[in-house]
Amino acid sequence: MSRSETLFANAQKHIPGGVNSPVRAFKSVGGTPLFFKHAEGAYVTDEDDKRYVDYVGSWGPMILGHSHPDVLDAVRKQLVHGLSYGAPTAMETEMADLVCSIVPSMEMVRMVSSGTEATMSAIRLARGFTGRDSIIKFEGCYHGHSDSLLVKAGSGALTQGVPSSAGVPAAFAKHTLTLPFNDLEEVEKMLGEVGQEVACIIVEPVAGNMNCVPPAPGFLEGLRSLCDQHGVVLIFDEVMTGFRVALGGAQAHYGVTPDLSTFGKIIGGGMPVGCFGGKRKIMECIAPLGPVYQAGTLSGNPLAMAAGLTTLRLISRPGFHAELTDYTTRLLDGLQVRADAAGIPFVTTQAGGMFGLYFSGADDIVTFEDVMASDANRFKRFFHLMLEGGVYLAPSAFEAGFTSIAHGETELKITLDAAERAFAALK
Ligand SMILES: Cc1ncc(COP(=O)(O)O)c(C=O)c1O
Ligand SMILES: NCC(=O)CCC(=O)O
Repeated sequence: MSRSETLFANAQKHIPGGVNSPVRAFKSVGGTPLFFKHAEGAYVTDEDDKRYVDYVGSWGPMILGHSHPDVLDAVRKQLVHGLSYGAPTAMETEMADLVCSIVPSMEMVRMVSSGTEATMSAIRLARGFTGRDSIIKFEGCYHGHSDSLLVKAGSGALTQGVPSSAGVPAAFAKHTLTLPFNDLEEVEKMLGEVGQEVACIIVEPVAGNMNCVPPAPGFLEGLRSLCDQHGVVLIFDEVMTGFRVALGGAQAHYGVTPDLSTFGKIIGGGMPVGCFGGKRKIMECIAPLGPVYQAGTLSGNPLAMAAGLTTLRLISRPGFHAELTDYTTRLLDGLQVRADAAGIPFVTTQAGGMFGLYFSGADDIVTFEDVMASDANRFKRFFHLMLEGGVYLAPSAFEAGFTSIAHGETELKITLDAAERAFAALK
């Protein structure tokens, strides 16, 4: 038995499924989850001392690559001053100021400890602000695991085949209206019927939890104008896209301004962080200023602020995102050429430093149905062949891939060589 196999067997005794988050289980691809003990730059090392080029990046945060020395130094420097105070710190203001300067739609910011908390709080705020109960989300989009948002959700929920979770009271779920992603007509129809009851539309501006589906031209713009028309709060869930598809996130990349945004992952540089924010007049409804309650013992945690601030500063250098995007494009072009040469139907999607891989003969991937029509079984075989070749992809056909600035020529070659062998073996 490998060490990962032994560790996984032991883990299952006291941890449900042996994992602390379902996406880590290899349930849909089969086999044993790898247990990691080290990560540096573009690589993760497992307990059996095998090194992999990593395209998961802790599910998004590690845009600088793992263990960036400046980020580790910042955390070390803070460490000697204490782990948490439960009182304000100067760094929290620095973080709020920096986020507002990078993302102009953010006029006020509240820090939390996860993406789930960010989206959960943002929809409560939208409900408190509008006095309306219903929310609109899109099928296959994942916004964390709060009750209202686990209806027709993506990510692990979709991977495990239970997109609507047990344990969510029907009385909650009935307020979540779910529509097809990239279908503006359906949104228009729904708002025409019940617009007065809808507090917010929450959307992943690039859907990254059903593989990777960029917005169709006009979709985000259309949501913006429909929200204006019906007095609905537009929330961009940028937990995944924020600071990744462009420094200013998807809202900068696509030029559409939401009322509220949620961030996570990169903003914590690998520590547990999220935030939500946006228009001042909405954010002023939050306690202690207003009547919408929201709180957190560890919110704005000093170690997390140190890691997050350092990460945001490093990725703010001119050219960073162009470089990240360029690597990603070269990776996808290289994969396409090799799949074509092997005669494997294959298509990719990209938004800056995030990407999708599909075993599909479709020209493009635009809808949830396009995603579901791709060959998940073929992905499963590809996933394991890539592992053998030293490349770690997300263990699901329904997750976006992530590159980091530490990925360079060497990693590109390892990945494309592994893919060439994998495509040949798939024939
Ligand atoms: C778009 C999006 N929103 C929200 C979340 C929830 O974040 P977290 O896992 O930090 O709770 C995630 C990922 O998990 C996500 O991808
Ligand atoms: N796309 C999947 C995630 O971003 C979340 C990771 C997790 O739930 O562990």
